[in-house]
Amino acid sequence: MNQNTIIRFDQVTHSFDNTTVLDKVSFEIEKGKFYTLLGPSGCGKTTILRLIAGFMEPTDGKVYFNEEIINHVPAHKRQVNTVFQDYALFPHLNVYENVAFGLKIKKKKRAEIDKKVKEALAFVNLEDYETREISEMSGGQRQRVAIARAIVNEPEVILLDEPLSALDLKLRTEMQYELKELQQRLGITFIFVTHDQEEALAMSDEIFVMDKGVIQQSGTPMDIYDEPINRFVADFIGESNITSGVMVEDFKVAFAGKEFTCVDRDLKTDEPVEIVIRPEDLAITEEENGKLRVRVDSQLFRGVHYEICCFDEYENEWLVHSTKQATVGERIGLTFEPEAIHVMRFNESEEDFDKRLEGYTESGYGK
Ligand SMILES: Nc1ncnc2c1ncn2[C@@H]1O[C@H](COP(=O)(O)OP(=O)(O)OP(=O)(O)O)[C@@H](O)[C@H]1O
Repeated sequence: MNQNTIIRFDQVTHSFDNTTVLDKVSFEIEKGKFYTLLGPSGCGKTTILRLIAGFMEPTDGKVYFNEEIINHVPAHKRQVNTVFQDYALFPHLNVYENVAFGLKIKKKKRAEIDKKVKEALAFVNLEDYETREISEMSGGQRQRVAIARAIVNEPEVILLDEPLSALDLKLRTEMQYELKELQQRLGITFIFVTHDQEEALAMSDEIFVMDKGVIQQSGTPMDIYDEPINRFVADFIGESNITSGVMVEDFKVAFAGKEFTCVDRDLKTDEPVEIVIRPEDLAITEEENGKLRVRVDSQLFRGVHYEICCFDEYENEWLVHSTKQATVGERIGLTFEPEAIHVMRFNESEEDFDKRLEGYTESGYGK
């Protein structure tokens, strides 16, 4: 266990009516970092938050807080506060009263409440809004009230369950910056839930990518983007070209009817693998100079780049992000570096995957 660990899940399983929604999940959360649980609807993200908050107990396994088992500790005794998707503010109370509510329940002295509420509102830049009604606040402002209400209790961890999903795109992006900056200023642990991969990449120190009640991969946004462990993660995080291949020998892999130099080794000869190449790692060249020869099928202008959809002679689709324009129907070549080929084994555990990549880095190959 790491010295900075504040929350730890050890083989935590949770079932509703004999349906397992979390399956032997283990992870560690360190103090002061911004974590994101990312995954499709129903994968178990909110269940993890509820187990941390103490709204329910796991069916099996252990939940630790500062290395003490807290499976049976009730929610109000945990150093954790939650910001809900709909903020759960009290519409009949004004801003000040909403933020003060928890402290009043705890029977704190009036002067102490006043000092803490004012500090919390100042922290989220709402010091001039004390007497405003909630109905008179915008979506972004309500969000900040909800955060002030969480931080006024001085928790060690704040849980945020899709708190930006009700906001329009522009405000959402602004709030992403704001939340990240707030977390850094507060220096406390944030655990944020989203199914939006761009949001997760932009905000997090660490991401846990989840599917079907299991953490598929955990790591920094760059690690996960650059080295997805499997097809699910590659597909979920960013846009990817994913195709089947076969390992020929160390540093050589076959796909799309050809052999290519790669940086991967220590796989079995003739092992079936999956290949990922990111669209921005494919460069356009003359057809005869291409490692892949393709026909341009369609093209979209995306502002910073063109998104070009191509097909090779085996009808594999290749998506290219390029600042160069192509012509629909034209035949072009695609090139890429050996490092751009990500070789993924079927059913490789995160531990084995990390060990394999570490080996490449140590020997000078890979990242
Ligand atoms: N109280 C409950 N009773 C029965 N099943 C439940 C209950 N709460 C959640 N589930 C089921 O558990 C699974 C995981 O739910 P959870 O809310 O953790 O998913 P999620 O990843 O947060 O999804 P979303 O992004 O849609 O909120 C889902 O299949 C859900 O239907």
